[in-house]
Amino acid sequence: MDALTIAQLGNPILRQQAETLTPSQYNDYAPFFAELEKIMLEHNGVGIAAPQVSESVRAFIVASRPNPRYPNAPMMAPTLMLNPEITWQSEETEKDWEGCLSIPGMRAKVSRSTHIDVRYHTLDGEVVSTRMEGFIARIFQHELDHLNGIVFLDRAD
Ligand SMILES: O=C(O)C[C@@H](Cc1ccccc1)[C@H](O)SCc1ccccc1
Ligand SMILES: [Zn+2]
Repeated sequence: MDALTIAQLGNPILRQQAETLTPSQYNDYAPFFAELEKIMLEHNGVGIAAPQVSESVRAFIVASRPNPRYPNAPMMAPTLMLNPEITWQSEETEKDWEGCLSIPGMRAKVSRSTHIDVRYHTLDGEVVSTRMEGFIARIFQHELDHLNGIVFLDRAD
């Protein structure tokens, strides 16, 4: 597999509805997911979605860690989430800054639910259901938008 590149806004792939992955595909995609995490870390991302490297499948990585804009963001191991869904989201929302690897140099304030219940599959086919809040919930919502052809500027207040 040659080096992945990050699709920039204007690339139609960022506006597509990504395809659901079937469990039989999970292992075929394992090398791709390793590359996806690498390119995210190379770009100091706290998340990245497969469509951003022109692979229109329903998978992303959430990798919160303290950073200049969110110095007290929680530290979490980069987590690959397959066929992710939000099963409940709080009415309560919070506006805060976001950026996007596909829209370099832009930052905007976006309202996101402060608490969400999510469900996703892991590479070994387990189903995880958990609650997220704060910055991690924000990243999840940002990445899920990418799977539905939405970028954060569409939601900027
Ligand atoms: O394009 C992406 O999906 C990666 C995003 C992840 C993100 C989601 C929500 C809020 C901020 C970022 C970023 O480009 S990763 C770079 C970054 C990191 C911390 C704060 C702002 C931007
Ligand atoms: Zn993004």
